[in-house]
Order: sequence, then structure tokens, then C-alpha cells
Amino acid sequence: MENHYGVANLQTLRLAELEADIDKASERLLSICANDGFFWLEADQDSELGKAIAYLADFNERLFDIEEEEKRRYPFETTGRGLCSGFKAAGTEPGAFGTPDGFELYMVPYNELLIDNYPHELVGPSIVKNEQEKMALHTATYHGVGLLLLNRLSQSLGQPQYQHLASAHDPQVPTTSSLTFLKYPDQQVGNEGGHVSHTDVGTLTFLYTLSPGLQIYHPARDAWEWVEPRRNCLLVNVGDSLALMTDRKLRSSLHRVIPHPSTGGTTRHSFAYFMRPIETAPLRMAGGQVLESVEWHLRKIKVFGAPLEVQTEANGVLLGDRSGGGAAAAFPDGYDAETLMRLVFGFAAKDTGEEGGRCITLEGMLNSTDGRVVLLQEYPPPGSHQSQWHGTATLFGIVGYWMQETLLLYMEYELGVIDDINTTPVQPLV
Ligand SMILES: O=C(O)CCC(=O)C(=O)O
Ligand SMILES: [Fe+2]
Repeated sequence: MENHYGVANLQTLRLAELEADIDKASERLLSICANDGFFWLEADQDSELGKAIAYLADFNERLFDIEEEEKRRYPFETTGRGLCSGFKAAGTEPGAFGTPDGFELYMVPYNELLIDNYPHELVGPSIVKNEQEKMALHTATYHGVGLLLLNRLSQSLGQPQYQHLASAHDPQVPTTSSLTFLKYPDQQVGNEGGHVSHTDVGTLTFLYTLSPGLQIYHPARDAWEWVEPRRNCLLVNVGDSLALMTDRKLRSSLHRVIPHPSTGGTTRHSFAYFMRPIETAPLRMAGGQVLESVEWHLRKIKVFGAPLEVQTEANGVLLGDRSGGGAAAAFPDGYDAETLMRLVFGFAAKDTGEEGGRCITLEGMLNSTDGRVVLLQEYPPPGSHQSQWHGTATLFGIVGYWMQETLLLYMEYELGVIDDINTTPVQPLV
């Protein structure tokens, strides 16, 4: 596979300097979260976080050594509540190229590990049950680091409306947070498998992996860039919920996983602590609507995980009577996802006369409470000096599963094959 991607140049923060708040660590944290949305967090090997990473890296390998049959007893769709527990088999959702994804995952929910008197008992393979206490201990360490980062961000953001970030992550209140273990088995180099382009739904993601494959989208360079794994460093990124809680002062960045040219035939492991708000935390959406964090979480996870027949149905909604190609709905000759992205931006850029942002909505695509799902949100206003790619990340973040069909729809609109798409003006962002 031709490797024409550069390497992302991400900044590093040391946990110890954030704890002591020296060398302007809080200010740097805010600036990184507002610009890149991704950074390295370096942990001393003998710190609590260093020990948590070492334990979970080992656990990750052992978890995926067990028979798949045992993991399949805990499908994430029906295990626990809040779609944050259990197993997803490989190849069940669209991957980075629209063909089936190349990873399996297993989620261990925060609530069952750490909330006192939580009514749902932890279920799962015996390895998970047997190591519940250790996992609880290490998850608490991760959560504590997350709270430290949120407190430092509140401090740097200053204004009163941003002082609640830590309390919206109260460690004793139910949340959709989870420890998530991923395995990309037997990666074949080429345009298949991987993990679809997306933004993370939650607050902060703490990812650890020693295998390449992860890419981050760099808006200014209009390019995907590899993340080169680093030992003893967590890759931290801002998720949608934190972007929403800070009125998008922080950036939730687009990323994906594709097979790296050096990994043909090998297995890739990664694991993450997905820190998410308490279930009842209010999140103000782009259009002004306020959703409870759990509702937002369920919507977005359903978009990632919608069953094939629902997607086929949506092809009908999105593309007239085109017979459903499912996740692998073919692009027309000569178009790939990135060409289509450019087409979308071309379209967006042409709208420079608009006041305020625009959002494209499709009614009732998901069974959501208000019957509408925002598919594309473009902001700040076209023509503004600020980046309009941020809005595009929101497009991919929310669309996830539907991304290719949406792009195809845009292209058809752009080429005049269809003459109408439903656009609804939204409040400009401040
Ligand atoms: O496996 C990876 O490196 C990234 C996984 C990821 O982005 C996710 O699970 O949200
Ligand atoms: Fe992610």
C-alpha cells in the first residue's frame, strides 16, 4: 500500500506538570484542546497511571485470548444499560472504507465497577469478573486524571459557565463511561477494514496502543496523518460532549484507523478509557436543543451501530429508491470518500453569502426523541476567518454510519442529479 500520509506532530503534556500546574501547563492544555483536540499525556511508569496502563495493556491481550464464543454471550446491544458494556464482533459495522470494519471490541462499564449500590451487577466473561476489583481501581485512577484535566480546563477557561466541568463527571453518579478494549485481527493492508472516521461521543478519551494505524484529520492541511505510538504515553482527545459543554471552544477532532503499511497480517491492540458525562448532564446541541448526555450518547452509538437492514432502509430515505448496498454502498467511479469530502467543502464554501451557520437535517432517520438528526452543521458562518472544518468534524462525528450515503447525496445534489436537500437554518454560534 502506498504510504502517502505524513505523521501528526502532537504536543506532549506531563501528568506531573499538570498536577503541580507548573510551566503554564493549564494554559497549554487549553490551547491544545482548542486547536488540535489531541495530545500526548506522559505518565511516569511508577505512577498510579503508569501502573494502570501496564495492567490494562496486559489485560487487553489476555481478554482477546479467550474464545470468541464466550465474548459473544455478552452482545453490547443487550448487555447492561446505556450501550457501554459487552462485545461487538469484527466486521459488523462499516469500517474506514465503507466495507466492514476490521475490529472487535469489549466494553467494561464504569457504573458496575465504581458506583456504590449500582443496581446492575457486572456481567461478562470470567476474566472480567475475576479482575473486577483491579479494573475498578485502575479505572478510578483514569477518572481522577480526567477530573484533573477538567479542573485545569475550567481554570484556564475562566468564565463561570465553564466551572461545572468536573461536577458533570461526579465519580459517584451514573455515567456512560467505559473501559474499552479493541482488537484489529489479522489486518490486511489495503482499502478494507479499519475503524470509520469519527469524533468520540464523550468528554475525554485516553487511548493506549503500541501499534500504528490510527490517523487524525488535520483540517488546515486537509490531510490524514498517522499517529506514531509512544510508550508510557496516553493519547488524549476531546470528545463531542466536552466540545458541547464548552460552546465548542474545545475541538473534538476527526480520527480513524486504517491498516498501516507495516502491519500486514498482524493483529493490532488498543484500549481506551472513555470518560463521559454523568447520564443527566445537559448538553446544548448546535441547534439550541438541550439533550441529557445519555440521550446524546445513545443516539450517536446507534448511528455507529445501526443494523444493516436499517441502513438499507435509510438508503431509501436518503437516495430515493436506490436498492440498498448496505454499508458498502458503492461510490461512483472516480470518487472516494476524500474526493467527496472535498465536494462537500466546495459546496459549503460556495455559500459565503449566508448569515450564520446552516444545518442539514433529515427527519426521523433515527428513532430520536424529536424525530430529527442533525447531519451537517457548518460553522462559524461561511466566509468567517475561523475554521469551517470544525463543523465538518461534527458532520462526520454525528453521521458516522451514514457518512458515505450523505456524501453521495451531496454529490448528487451538486451534480444536479437531485434538486433538493432539506436544509434548515440554525442559530449562529457565538
Ligand atoms: O483503536 C484505536 O486506535 C482508536 C479507536 C477509536 O478511535 C475509538 O474506539 O473511538
Ligand atoms: Fe475514537
